[in-house]
Amino acid sequence: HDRYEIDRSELQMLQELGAGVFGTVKLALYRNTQKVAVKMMKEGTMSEDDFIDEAKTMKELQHNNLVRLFGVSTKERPLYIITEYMSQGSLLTYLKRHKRRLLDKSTKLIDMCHQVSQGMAYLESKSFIHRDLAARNCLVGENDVCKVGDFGLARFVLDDEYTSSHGTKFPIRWAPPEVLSYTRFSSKSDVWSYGVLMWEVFSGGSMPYGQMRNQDIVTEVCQQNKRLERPQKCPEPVYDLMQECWNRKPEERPDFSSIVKKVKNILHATA
Ligand SMILES: COc1cc2c(cc1NS(C)(=O)=O)=CC1=C(NCc3c(C)cccc3C)N=NC=21
Repeated sequence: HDRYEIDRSELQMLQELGAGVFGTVKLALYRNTQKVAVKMMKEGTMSEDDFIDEAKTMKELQHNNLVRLFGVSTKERPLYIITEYMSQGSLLTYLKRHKRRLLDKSTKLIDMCHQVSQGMAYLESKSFIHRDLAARNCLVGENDVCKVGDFGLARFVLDDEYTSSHGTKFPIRWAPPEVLSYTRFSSKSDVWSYGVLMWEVFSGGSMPYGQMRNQDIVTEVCQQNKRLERPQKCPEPVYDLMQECWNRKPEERPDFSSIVKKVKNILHATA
């Protein structure tokens, strides 16, 4: 790895930020000055080439609403992927922490959805499918900037409890019928997930479909064509857009480039 290879002696590891399937994320100081986030790959969760592939992918995909790759450390184990530091953590924790204040500020919530849609429109333009878009996989930084993170990681997980749509850990609440039935991922399946992310944003980070069991959700969504209800504080135009994202026919869902425009129009109509 070229200019992205970082020598560990230049990193001073600080507190743990979070731990996921793939490993632990820690705050670190780079060259005693710059705050960065370091993901240390847990051995055996994925193949190392695939983990390094994530870094290669992050190198190519650069947009203000995508978490930026800072560097990698591949000469020792465990492997490190280093990104920019997002001071307010995941969008999900942010929504839960600010629920009360936020639910009266629909302009702020629509703006966060707008930022995520711009990051996703960029991925769509690069024909890159995220596969696991959800509030937990977005991050919030200074001035409430919102960025999509962990893109494309879902492909590499060795634990097929994650990858198979019948796996116990598969994120079925964010998946459309064609993914639940035939694991057919596309940018239009990302659009479905984006609709659920909008629902999360306007529900203060609630769990979609609440305490329902996964199997009942799959039956309701695929066979009875049922959908999530409008969150209490969600403006009608926003809920209309969510429902467009949940069209059972992928080709009838809007693409992200038109979602960016639709959300922008709602933002200007409500601001
Ligand atoms: C402040 O709190 C946090 C801050 C961050 C954070 C989690 C928290 N806390 S929490 C769990 O939400 O409560 C994860 C990151 C991150 N990058 C993650 C990343 C790396 C390192 C490698 C490849 C892909 C990605 C997305 N940049 N800043 C933060």
